[in-house]
Amino acid sequence: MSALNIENLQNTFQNAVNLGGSPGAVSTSPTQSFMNTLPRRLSTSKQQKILKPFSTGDMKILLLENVNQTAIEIFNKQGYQVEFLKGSLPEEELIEKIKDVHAIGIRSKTKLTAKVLEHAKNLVCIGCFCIGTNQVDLNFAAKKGIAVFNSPFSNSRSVAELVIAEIISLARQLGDRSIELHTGTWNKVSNKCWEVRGKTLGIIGYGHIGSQLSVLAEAMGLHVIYYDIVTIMALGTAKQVSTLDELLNNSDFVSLHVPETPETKNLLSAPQFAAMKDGAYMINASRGTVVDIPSLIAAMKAKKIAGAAIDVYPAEPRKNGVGAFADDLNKWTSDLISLPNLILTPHIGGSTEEAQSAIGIEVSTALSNYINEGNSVGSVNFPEVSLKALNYDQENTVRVLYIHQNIPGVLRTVNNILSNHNIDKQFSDSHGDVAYLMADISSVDQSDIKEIYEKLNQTDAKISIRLLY
Ligand SMILES: NC(=O)C1=CN([C@@H]2O[C@H](COP(=O)(O)OP(=O)(O)OC[C@H]3O[C@@H](n4cnc5c(N)ncnc54)[C@H](O)[C@@H]3O)[C@@H](O)[C@H]2O)C=CC1
Ligand SMILES: O=C(O)C(=O)COP(=O)(O)O
Repeated sequence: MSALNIENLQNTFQNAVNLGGSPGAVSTSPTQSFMNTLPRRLSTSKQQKILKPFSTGDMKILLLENVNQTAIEIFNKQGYQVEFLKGSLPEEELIEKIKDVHAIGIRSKTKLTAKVLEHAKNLVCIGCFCIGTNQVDLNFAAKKGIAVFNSPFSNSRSVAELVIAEIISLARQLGDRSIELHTGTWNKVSNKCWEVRGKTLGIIGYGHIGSQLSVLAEAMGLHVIYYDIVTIMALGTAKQVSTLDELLNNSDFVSLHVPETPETKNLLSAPQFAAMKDGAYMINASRGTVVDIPSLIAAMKAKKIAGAAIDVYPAEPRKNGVGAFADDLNKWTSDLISLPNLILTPHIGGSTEEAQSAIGIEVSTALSNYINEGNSVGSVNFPEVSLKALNYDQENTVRVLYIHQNIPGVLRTVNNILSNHNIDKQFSDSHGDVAYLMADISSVDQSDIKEIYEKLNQTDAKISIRLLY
């Protein structure tokens, strides 16, 4: 190991230790500490130094993409160091920044690929301050022992309300009338302008957002049908249909609410637009990969589709600004902007004060719980394990957080290592190839901690270890 590496690892520890304190606590008990990947080749004296308590002030949190102030407040209360950036970062800058931090908070733009995460030597957890988690390589993160959290429904209502607004706007050609009058043209028309009452809305993906939209749409007198890959209870008088074609053949409005997956890529393409009713409308506030934009352009030029609203794009700019949209979508921009009755919004479906504030609280609380207590409930890529809050006042008690490969015999090995102590509580679960054991053990003194750590660190199945005390 080079001197440089040793120094890096020492820095890792300086920054990673001591995550004590229950969520919400401002300061850390001097007896609480935290360990991540203890370097095997450090000398004993360095290890002992590492095992000393550290301040929560050593924890580094990087927040990108204008994550809400509520999150910053919660992290500040924990005493963590918080760096906040308004935009996302290009890959090279992200790789540099992520080397150093223990937690990162992102929204939908930042791509945490295997290449980026490979450099995340200290990273314990990722917070997606949004619903979608397609921007993170979830499997790779799990295999590196990094837990990922999101906010599964705090912006669902905001998206559903935007779609309601767009349904009426498209039916009444509101966008075009507004643009015309902004440029001085009075164009009072009723031709091909409709009430939405009695029309049929087809929802693709009847999850949190799709089902919320269903309820709101029925209240305005729309008939709702939906298509989903799983059977889902219908709300109100909505009806599930068994094929995508059945939905497309029968809907006046089609709204997409599916996640980005290999199966949803180009879910609406030329054959699907052909299957839609003449003069139907399409709304996409899910992910940009779900609709093939050239096919949409062709269907709109042919007047097959009478209008569309797009909130999400195959490539989106990293930050706000004039011209950024044109750069990222230059393949289609000129075609798109010349189409009538096409509403283009800059991925604002979940962008309301209510949603962002709630997401900030929800995700920062989940991250703090995981960092301080090891509780992974709500993680999207990890076994969900929790024990009740550790009693840090109880001396000689240690919480062992052992993330490992999900292979036979590991628990026997670990429990042998812990067997000289009293195992007060234990909870273990697995998720695919990764398993997670939490155990509270008592009758442990300082020298035992070092020994326990070293023995656990030598187990073949280990992915990462933290000891909280
Ligand atoms: N525009 C924006 O600002 C926002 C966009 N979103 C996007 O909306 C998506 C949906 O969000 P939620 O409703 O919360 O997700 P959800 O997970 O609650 O629901 C998604 C539904 O889609 C279904 N589904 C999956 N693959 C499908 C397929 N191939 N065909 C038909 N149905 C399929 C699932 O079974 C599920 O019922 C998110 O994944 C995200 O990408 C979410 C929030 C804000
Ligand atoms: O919640 C989601 O999945 C969204 O698409 C919203 O993303 P945003 O937080 O606006 O980048």
